[in-house]
Amino acid sequence: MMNYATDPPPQTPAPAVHADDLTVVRGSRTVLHHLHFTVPRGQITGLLGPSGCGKSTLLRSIVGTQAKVRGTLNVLGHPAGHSTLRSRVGYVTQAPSVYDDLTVRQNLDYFAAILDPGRAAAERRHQHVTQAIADVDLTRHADALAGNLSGGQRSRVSLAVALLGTPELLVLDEPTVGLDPVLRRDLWNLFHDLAATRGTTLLVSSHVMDEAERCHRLLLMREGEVLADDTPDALRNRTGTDTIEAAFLHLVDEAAAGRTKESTR
Ligand SMILES: Nc1ncnc2c1ncn2[C@@H]1O[C@H](COP(=O)(O)OP(=O)(O)OP(=O)(O)O)[C@@H](O)[C@H]1O
Repeated sequence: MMNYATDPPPQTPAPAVHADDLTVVRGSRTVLHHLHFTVPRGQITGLLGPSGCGKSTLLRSIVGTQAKVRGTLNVLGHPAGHSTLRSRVGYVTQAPSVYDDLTVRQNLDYFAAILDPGRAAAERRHQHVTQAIADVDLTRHADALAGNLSGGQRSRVSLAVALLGTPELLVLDEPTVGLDPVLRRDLWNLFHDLAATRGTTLLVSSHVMDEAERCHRLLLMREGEVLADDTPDALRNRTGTDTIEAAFLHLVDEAAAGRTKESTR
């Protein structure tokens, strides 16, 4: 018999990203092959793998800018690229997308006006812009022309733009490339702070294996395939290795041995 007095079970929110049999073709090449993985909410997931393995293609698919995506790819409970995700997902590409002839604040004012238009929102926009500039530690440079900033500072302007809408999911394509160790550390501290205090989900790609240690979870990729989807500790334990780099190499050898076995059957 139905018990109408019982509350419905609490709904667990959908994972930030869920991929099932995801395949992506670029030109005449299949770049991603039948991927299955999940990115949990509120954590930092590192997408690691060598140059050319398909990290950017996967990130572009998740934010909905990649063509020829087949299979299931859900983001915050909607198909990737769905219009309702526009303000809920922040994306920072490898090349900083800022206007060099505008100051840092003018760049952010411009993007804030697109996200939250109208005179009535002016005060709110001002607060969001000031907060985003402070988040990326550029307050002292707020009135500097973006064209006069260093490469690392310009990438932080891009990151500030992505932070403007307080996105639930932040997708960052190699955000620490070319940064000095102090800036890298500061950025990773910011990522952890966003996850801990705002519950933001971060998906961060890198080809530098030592950045793996800074992530809650890892997706290790090679040649368009996901070799592992686990925590750094579990990966080291499972492979009997001390570092993620050694774990990665172990998994590569394991996959190659598996392929050889298949082909000799
Ligand atoms: N327009 C294209 N047509 C065909 N193949 C492409 C195209 N763009 C990229 N590729 C190929 O897709 C593969 C994956 O590229 P992708 O940029 O996703 O890799 P990545 O892991 O992000 O590399 P990196 O770390 O160097 O940025 C590469 O082998 C690349 O040569």
